[in-house]
Amino acid sequence: MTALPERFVERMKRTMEEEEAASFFASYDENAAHGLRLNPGKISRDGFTDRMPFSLTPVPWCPPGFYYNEEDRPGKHPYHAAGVYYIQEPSAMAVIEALKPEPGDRVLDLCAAPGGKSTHIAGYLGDRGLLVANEIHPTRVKALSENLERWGARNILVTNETPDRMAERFPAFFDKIVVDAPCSGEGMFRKLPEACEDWSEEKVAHCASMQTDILADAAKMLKPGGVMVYSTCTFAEDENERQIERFLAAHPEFSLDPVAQQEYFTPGKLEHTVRLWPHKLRGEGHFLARLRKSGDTEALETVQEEKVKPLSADVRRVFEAFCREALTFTPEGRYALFGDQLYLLADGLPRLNRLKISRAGWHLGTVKKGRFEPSHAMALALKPEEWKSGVDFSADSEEVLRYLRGETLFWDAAGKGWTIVTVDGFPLGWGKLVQGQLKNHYPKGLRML
Ligand SMILES: C[S@@+](CC[C@H](N)C(=O)[O-])C[C@H]1O[C@@H](n2cnc3c(N)ncnc32)[C@H](O)[C@@H]1O
Repeated sequence: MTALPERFVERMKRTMEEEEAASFFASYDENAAHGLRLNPGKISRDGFTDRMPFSLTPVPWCPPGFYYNEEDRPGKHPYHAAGVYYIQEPSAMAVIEALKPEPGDRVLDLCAAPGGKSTHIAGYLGDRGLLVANEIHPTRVKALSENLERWGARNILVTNETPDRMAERFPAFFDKIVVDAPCSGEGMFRKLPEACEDWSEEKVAHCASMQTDILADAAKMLKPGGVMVYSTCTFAEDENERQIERFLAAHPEFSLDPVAQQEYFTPGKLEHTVRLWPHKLRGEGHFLARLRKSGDTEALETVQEEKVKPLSADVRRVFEAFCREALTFTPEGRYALFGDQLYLLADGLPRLNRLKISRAGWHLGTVKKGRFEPSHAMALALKPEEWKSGVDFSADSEEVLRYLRGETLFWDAAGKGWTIVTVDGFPLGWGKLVQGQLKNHYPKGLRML
């Protein structure tokens, strides 16, 4: 059993019925459930259950979500490197199911790293709309970018800003916002026992005050008629129901909407909010509230579009030559060159000047010395009909492991030039065929040791 902080135990006993508390504390003797969520941009639900080599059972409140057995270790499988699924705690999957993004929406994930909610949103948007994924911590934003890259998300903007700077730049801009707030993490004590050492009553109070500020900034960025989901992985009422009560009192233009799939959850102590309790479902502790801003979503356009300089004739020539060689199409839209890095910007992207950007859109590659070198992000976002030359390895082959380790592979095929390397048809990265060798372009930082 996890050694829970004494003051936490006292508070939970004070706020729960005796029988309920006994069953709540008994849940700490059980193992945490493990979950993964399929990538609808890469595989259908039926295809997924047929093809995955793991034993999977559905997470009832999340159609793309499944429980897996820990011993299957899906995080080590080549399909993980290909972004076919994302490993996510099953209760955390309820958050974006409650937000329900739709293709074409502009969605903000304000506290986004490492990207569980962002990849879930990107799956629902598909190639239409815009996901702005923001993370305040510079080291965590790197993991967020990498996870969105592996997912194959194209229409994204990844920023590394504070919520108040974001609010200045995006007034009434988003159709949907998720605030998956930094919190005291009580709901993670079973899964991450080290979280117990970090906990204190002062931390609960500090998180509550931080959440009040974050929510106030998020409210400014939502369009009238828009929807915002607030979530935490803690049990403290001050960070949950009381937080939302304070928010509603300060923001009369907001009201609570019922949370979808609520039949699987427990009502919170504020009407329409829900709790996910570890003794009542297979997952860790969570709180969810779905808030709606009054008004009409078709309102004002508040932000100027990013103005981009057309690419120089030289850059366009080398990029188009690459597309003719390696792809069946030339990506359409607004290109932007940042230094020597070429991006395709998402539609409706606002002005980016003076924002700290980690990724401005779909990173296509690097233009250097009159040549174009495609990026890992381009490979992972390509669909099977979009590349010309591909080398496929099966998931249980020695070659796939050698590719992921960064080794050069020998190849007797006659082809030459840029080629996509796939595992059972899912892109893993680039290779270059040169005189019977497959030169490895799997990024050094991602290689398996
Ligand atoms: C619960 S985690 C987010 C998890 C993420 N949504 C996911 O699903 O992978 C909360 C995030 O808020 C960030 N954060 C911490 N302090 C913050 C602040 N003052 N404003 C905004 N975000 C903050 C943390 O760095 C952390 O990445």
